[in-house]
Amino acid sequence: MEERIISAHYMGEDGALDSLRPRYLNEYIGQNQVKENLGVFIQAAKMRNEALDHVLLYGPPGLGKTTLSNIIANELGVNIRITSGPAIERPGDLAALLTNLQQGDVLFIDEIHRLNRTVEEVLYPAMEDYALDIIIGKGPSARSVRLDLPPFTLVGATTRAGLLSSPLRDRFGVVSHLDYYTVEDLCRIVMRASDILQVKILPDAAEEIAGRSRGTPRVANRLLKRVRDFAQVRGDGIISKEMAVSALKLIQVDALGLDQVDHQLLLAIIDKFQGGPVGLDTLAATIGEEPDTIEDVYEPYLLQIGFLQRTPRGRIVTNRAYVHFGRTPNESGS
Ligand SMILES: Nc1ncnc2c1ncn2[C@@H]1O[C@H](COP(=O)(O)OP(=O)(O)OP(=O)(O)O)[C@@H](O)[C@H]1O
Ligand SMILES: [Mg+2]
Repeated sequence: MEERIISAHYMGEDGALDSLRPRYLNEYIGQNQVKENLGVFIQAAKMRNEALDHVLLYGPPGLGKTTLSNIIANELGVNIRITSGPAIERPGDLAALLTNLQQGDVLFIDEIHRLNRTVEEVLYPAMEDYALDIIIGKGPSARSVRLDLPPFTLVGATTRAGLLSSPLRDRFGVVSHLDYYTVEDLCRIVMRASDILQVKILPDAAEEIAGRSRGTPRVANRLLKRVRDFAQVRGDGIISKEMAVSALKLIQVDALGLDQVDHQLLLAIIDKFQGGPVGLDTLAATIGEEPDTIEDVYEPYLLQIGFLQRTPRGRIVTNRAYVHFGRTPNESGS
């Protein structure tokens, strides 16, 4: 998969964006409901001097799950250990992580839906009873020993909550869903980031970038950085609306944040399949992509903005998408 500037997924260069990560709840923009609830739970845990209940964060990539888990640890004033589902290969790996935790610490497991079953089973008693069951010896003389763990908070993040087994899901006391950000919130995120990056941006330029960020802070920050480059090299360093528009045009991100790949996908359905329905596999073959990639990477935003619909008979392009391309839907297009 080629790298897309509007990709919500983490890319190497984003490391440089770490300075933009909010560190406390009051710096975290948007997601008000989630923020408010977490704020209360965190304060209550602190007042009782207990570990915070386990937290599951789910939602599309780039919306701030990793950021939020760091904030939880900061607000609690504890350490955070960061790992991910695929990184924990054997039960022993998880046991090592757990036994190294201190009272109240946060263990963050990203992509928690990708934990394997044997590892997951170690997690159940750890989450429920703060206990670790280990088997000593082999064969008939093997016996299970229970080790106590310090009370800790597991923060799990996933883009695919549906893939979590229900015993695991049920062990989270707090389940928070992150949703796409509004343009207003993204605008504030862009202004905040400009401040930190010490670049001058006019409010209508911030709005322009926000509107093309696909509801995703990671995309907003990345677009801001590219536009900043143009403003520095081709302009006077100040990001005006004109500067933003022309830079975004050069990097081929359209008014809704769609790039060439989105265009290719939508136009393939319009031109080759009369707007659909077309099956996922057929579509994948037509544009030369993996079905999984289409489902996980390209489609979510197109579904979200109502350009694409999933039906039992396949994908269809909506009227709205036709209008975006200045096309007229034929009678078969919905
Ligand atoms: N609420 C927010 N306010 C300001 N900036 C934010 C907010 N949420 C996220 N960001 C910015 O967006 C970037 C991406 O956030 P983060 O890495 O936490 O996303 P994520 O949900 O963990 O994504 P992934 O699913 O890919 O791991 C961060 O670098 C941060 O600067
Ligand atoms: Mg993350």
